[in-house]
Amino acid sequence: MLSNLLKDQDFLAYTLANPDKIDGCFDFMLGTHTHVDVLDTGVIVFTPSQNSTKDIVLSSAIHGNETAPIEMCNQLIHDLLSEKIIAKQRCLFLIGNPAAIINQTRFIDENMNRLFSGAHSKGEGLTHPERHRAKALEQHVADFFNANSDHQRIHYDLHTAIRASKHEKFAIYPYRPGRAFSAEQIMFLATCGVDTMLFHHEPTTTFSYYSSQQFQADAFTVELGKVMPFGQNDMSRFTQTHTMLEKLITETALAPVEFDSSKVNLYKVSRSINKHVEDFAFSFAGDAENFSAFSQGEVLATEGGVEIKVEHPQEAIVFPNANVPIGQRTVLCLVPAPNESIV
Ligand SMILES: O=C(O)CCC(=O)N[C@@H](CCC(=O)O)C(=O)O
Ligand SMILES: [Zn+2]
Repeated sequence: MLSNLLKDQDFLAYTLANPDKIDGCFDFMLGTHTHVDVLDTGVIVFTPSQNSTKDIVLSSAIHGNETAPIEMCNQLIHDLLSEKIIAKQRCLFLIGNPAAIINQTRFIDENMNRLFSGAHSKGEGLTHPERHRAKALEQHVADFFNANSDHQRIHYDLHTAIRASKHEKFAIYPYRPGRAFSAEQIMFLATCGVDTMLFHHEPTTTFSYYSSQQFQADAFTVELGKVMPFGQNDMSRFTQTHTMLEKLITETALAPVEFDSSKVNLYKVSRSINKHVEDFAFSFAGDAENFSAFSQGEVLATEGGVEIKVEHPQEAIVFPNANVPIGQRTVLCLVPAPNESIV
């Protein structure tokens, strides 16, 4: 198995050939500069021999059909394995849901990005494979971050959105009570082309919130464009992100970029509208783009005969999806965020 991986340097192909598990973990050296650990299916760590300062998690395929981030991470892994680039920072790559990649769907049994921070074991408990995988991914992240207490911890959980967006690339900044939002991170993501930030103000069961809350990581859900099948992504739209992530991994330090609010669009999540009744339906057009804005009093949705209206002078919507189980989020509503604590 090691020989296959070293010959092809295609970690995605190796993962999809072993979607449920690999026969034991293994490790090897790249020259004398990098130690590589393959810990599980879709789980690979690069540790530089020299001292490093950052522990970086790049996860993709938490949703199996969001292919562009998978291709981008696989290219970075390929370039590391072939020694075209050399890691100066420790990094963990996670290909989240290999079975859903093969199935070409967002998930098989349950949306994995609602199963973190222990949600995998609540309710029906550890039943289907996605619940087990979410638990295993939590453990891999814990082991990775717990190895160093003095490194900067970073987690970019890479996704693509189901629908088109007025801001093509954006990130969700999980709730971090007691910690200011990081200007350095917001500007780094802006240099990645991710120029729009959504500040969350309540706990969630997403992967990025798990890393943020449990390990005080600088963690984000990063949306890189609209979901496309393999082979249909215009990878030129991801060049800037790819280049900056490569620099993050391969440089000892990045030149800081001064915070400039004119270079970014900042939104606060004003509320998450959850589904309570099976007849939940949106009132706006089915093809409305993410960040479409509506005025106070306009009806956003109806359920059980009740109208859900815009509460603020304006609210923009993101991730509308009526086709979710009862109790889950149907849409996030956004308002401008001029007063966040950004340091
Ligand atoms: O486009 C959509 O409707 C969903 C895209 C997606 O997968 N988004 C993440 C956001 C997670 C977060 O709020 O941090 C998700 O829904 O899991
Ligand atoms: Zn996603």
